Amino acid sequence: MTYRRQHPVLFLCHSDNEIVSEVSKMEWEVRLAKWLTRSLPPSLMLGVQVGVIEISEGTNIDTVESFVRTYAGVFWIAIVSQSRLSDDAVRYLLKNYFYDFHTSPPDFTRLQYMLGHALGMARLCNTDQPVVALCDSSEMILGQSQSMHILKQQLQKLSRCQLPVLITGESGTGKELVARKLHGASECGEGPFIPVNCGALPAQLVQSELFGHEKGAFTGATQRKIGKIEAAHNGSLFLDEIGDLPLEEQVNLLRFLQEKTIERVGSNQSIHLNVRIIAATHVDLEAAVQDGRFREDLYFRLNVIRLKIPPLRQRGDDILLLARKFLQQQQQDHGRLSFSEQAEIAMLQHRWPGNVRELMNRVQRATVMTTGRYIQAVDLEIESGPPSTDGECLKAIREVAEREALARALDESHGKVSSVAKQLNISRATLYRLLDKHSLL
Ligand SMILES: Nc1ncnc2c1ncn2[C@@H]1O[C@H](COP(=O)(O)OP(=O)(O)OP(=O)(O)O)[C@@H](O)[C@H]1O
Repeated sequence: MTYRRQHPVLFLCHSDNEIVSEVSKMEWEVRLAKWLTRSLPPSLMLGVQVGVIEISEGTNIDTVESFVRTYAGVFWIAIVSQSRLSDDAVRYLLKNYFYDFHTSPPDFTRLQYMLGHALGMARLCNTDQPVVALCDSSEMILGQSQSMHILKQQLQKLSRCQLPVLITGESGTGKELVARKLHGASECGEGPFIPVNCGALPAQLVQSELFGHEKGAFTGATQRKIGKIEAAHNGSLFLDEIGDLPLEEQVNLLRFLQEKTIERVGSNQSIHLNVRIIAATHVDLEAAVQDGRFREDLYFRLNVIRLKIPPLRQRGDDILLLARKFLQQQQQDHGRLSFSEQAEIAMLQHRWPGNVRELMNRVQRATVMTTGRYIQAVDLEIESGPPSTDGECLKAIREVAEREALARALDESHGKVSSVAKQLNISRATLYRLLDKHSLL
């Protein structure tokens, strides 16, 4: 009984009928929704692995189909009136999207058994992923530098369209965070956000992971599996490390982008999907295209709009802003700490190859390791003191100075390119090249 109470079951019923009054007595955590909006409030769907949908005379089948596809990871059970069972559209829907069905009026003891089986299967199949990957929009993109300001403006504009976006940037710069924000702010923000790490997909299972499979499609396919693309219906699919997608799968993904349909492995039935694609890479995709490791046609499809996230070392004072924020987040456990001046200088001079993730980790470690009230550079395990003057460092200093001069001039001239070019005594063409290089465009 307690086990069942821990597992919410969503019931979508027409109001004021017998089912509504009976399910409220059930020994499950019953979440009741009255029929039917395309997406329900995220709080209602949170943790739901099994759901029941009533399909009676007046139920619009297209609405049901769109709904169950939006929440494709849920194991759905239908309660269907006898008369609707002869309807081809209903039969197709039950066959393709439902775990089981029950004719109405339901026998509630039998329904309880069905729910138990469905929950067992859902838990087996979904151990590796949340059923509905809700987008955590509470996490803020921190940063006040010019480049982050521009990035936030771009995100706002992009949230109004559904075009594919390619996010580039070094590892740990915040590509996934930006993708989640983009999804959360867009029209499909209440739909699922499904992240896929293309580099971590097991080679033999890539196609089934992305496109799903039917029961019996290959040895070991004991149940139908909904793929990641289908799970992202009416939401966003985040293809992280897209450069690592094997060439054969690139063809299949391209076909999906062109036709907006997929076929599960072992089926020849096309399923039309509405999915926004956000891809990310930390490698140079153009070089991968040149080397024949990435299809050019797919590259053009994905690269409709590009967001460049600058490395942390180019964000000036944002380094300290982020470090203080991360320290503050640790404070509940470690009392009132702050950074010494020498630690702050060291952070500003460090090259941050692991970017924001590295900063977060170093601050976490320092809060544990420090012995005093002030965190020192040594607690962060980074070198302090004046920057060395080897060639690499001199180059870095030049880069930072160049970027700062550009950002300052942009600020002073309120982004007017002709004034900036005049102020810095460079041509407009050179200015555009430098703005692009420093991700200030
Ligand atoms: N501007 C930011 N403000 C607050 N937190 C940030 C910011 N940028 C990144 N982070 C945090 O840093 C961590 C790393 O970010 P994220 O995973 O989005 O990076 P990534 O570029 O996708 O990394 P990878 O290339 O390794 O997949 C996350 O915990 C994220 O929340």
